Amino acid sequence: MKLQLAIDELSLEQALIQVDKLKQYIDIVEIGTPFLIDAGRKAVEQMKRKFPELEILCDAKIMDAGAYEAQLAYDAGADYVTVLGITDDLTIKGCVEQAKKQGRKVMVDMICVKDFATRIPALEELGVDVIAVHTGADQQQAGRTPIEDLIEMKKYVKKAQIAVAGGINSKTVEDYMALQPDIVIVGSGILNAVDPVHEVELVHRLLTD
Ligand SMILES: O=C([C@H](O)CO)[C@H](O)[C@H](O)COP(=O)(O)O
Repeated sequence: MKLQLAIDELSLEQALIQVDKLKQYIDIVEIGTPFLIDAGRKAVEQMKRKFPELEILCDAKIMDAGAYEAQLAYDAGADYVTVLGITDDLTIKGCVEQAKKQGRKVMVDMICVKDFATRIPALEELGVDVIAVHTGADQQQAGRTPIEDLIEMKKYVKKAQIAVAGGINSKTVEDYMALQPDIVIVGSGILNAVDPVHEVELVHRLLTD
């Protein structure tokens, strides 16, 4: 089970310092959407250059122009790019084709997708690598968590890897682990903790024990 650290609210300078402290406990660094808007593709480039041993995910949440936007992320050094599951199949196909050309991966963010039974087989047919259940920050404010969606998703995924995101922390991570996702994504639970190193250590220990 991989641990993906989602960075959403740090500056590039702060993010590089934090990843340096946390790197031994994480597998994937996510350049989160707000971080990408703030710092641009150089966040992907610098993160990859400084930490070549870690995988980098560019959370571009692509909605259109799949091949071109995925290419921008991969050219900057991203190992994964995200595309929204609710978008058109042609956009997802463009991302997958670009990923195959460059030997990289596509993660589909299922935020706001309602019909998993229909959408998941279609996404697998398109050849995506990872499908992620995601309860967004605004939905979290309304008290939602990704656990029910993860249970639902497990019924339909046959070959893609599964990721889960949305307000997970060291107190809740075991509930998700019980459902055996391939990637657990944690952002604010680690980076907003009083002691991020202690928190990431706890999550890492639980995931690897
Ligand atoms: O994708 C995310 C969100 O939409 C903001 O861009 C987060 O990176 C993801 O939800 C993980 O962060 P936490 O929910 O804080 O763990």
